[in-house]
Amino acid sequence: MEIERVQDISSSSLHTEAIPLEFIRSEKEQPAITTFRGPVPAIPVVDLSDPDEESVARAVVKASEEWGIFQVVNHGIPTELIKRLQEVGRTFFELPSAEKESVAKPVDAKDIEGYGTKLQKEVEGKKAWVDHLFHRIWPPSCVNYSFWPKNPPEYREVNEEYALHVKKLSETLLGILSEGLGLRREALREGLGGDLAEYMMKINYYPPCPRPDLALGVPAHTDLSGITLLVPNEVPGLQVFKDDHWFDAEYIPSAVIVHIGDQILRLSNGRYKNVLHRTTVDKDRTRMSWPVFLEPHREMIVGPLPELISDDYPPKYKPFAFKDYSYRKLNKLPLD
Ligand SMILES: O=C(O)CCC(=O)C(=O)O
Ligand SMILES: [Fe+2]
Repeated sequence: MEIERVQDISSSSLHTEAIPLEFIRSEKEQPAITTFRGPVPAIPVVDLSDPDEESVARAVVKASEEWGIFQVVNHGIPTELIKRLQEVGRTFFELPSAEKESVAKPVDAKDIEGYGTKLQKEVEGKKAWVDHLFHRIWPPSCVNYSFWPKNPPEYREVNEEYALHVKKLSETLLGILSEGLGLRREALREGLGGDLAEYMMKINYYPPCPRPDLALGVPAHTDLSGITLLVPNEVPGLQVFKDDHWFDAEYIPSAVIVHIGDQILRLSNGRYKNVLHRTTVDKDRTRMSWPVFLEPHREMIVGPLPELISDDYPPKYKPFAFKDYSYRKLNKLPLD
């Protein structure tokens, strides 16, 4: 079965003003209607090179409690490596279809790895204006190179190098967040399964869209992950929901955007928020983003950390094996 890619729909609709009906969102979701245009509070930005470690830690903890999202600068991932990561990803998506299809997610696969386009229509039967590529990058025992592009040839080397950096930065942030809960530095890392936790790379490819006022890239969601570390290209599009409004995230070159996902919300028994976010698309330019999701292993059971539970602080969430949590969330089955 041939799957229709949004990239091809985009190419064939370039000279029209129209997009297929299934991409047109209801008025409750259309970005032109629902984006807040008044003055907005900026997403917190944390400079990790600040020698005042306590103030860095306070800023990370406060942002995670109040927003569930923040940007980090001077984070230790070389800007040049981020540029190479973006270059190899862009090169892959600009290859002819047949080359991309060679790493496509098999139609009958249960796992998400591979080049793909969301087939399942969402609430109200609407489609998302985005194609993607998923592949695990860490630990080495989970890596399946058959889903990594062979072209460009540097793709593998760059992604392997990026994996080491993203792991280091994630562990630093988890350490700060653990201490922010009054726990040992290792608590959240262990809560996500320690060395068995998996780093899933995703590339989102949002081609130009003739009607960015009506369509959405990724619709509103919170991430399934523990945390997500994302680098976007220079085309704006990430929107965050806060205080009842949708507003645009500022693009800061070389910054890494950190999302608190569902698993840290649950481990922290609600202290840290999982940010609700979505993406818009651009009329003329291709937006791309590279989130890495730090996720528990499928069998890992995640629930509020026992140290945080007492008579005064009863558990707010039920423990679930990550595979069951994911299944229930994706199929919109009850959770708590
Ligand atoms: O493209 C972005 O900035 C966000 C993408 C996203 O939220 C996701 O893939 O989960
Ligand atoms: Fe997301």
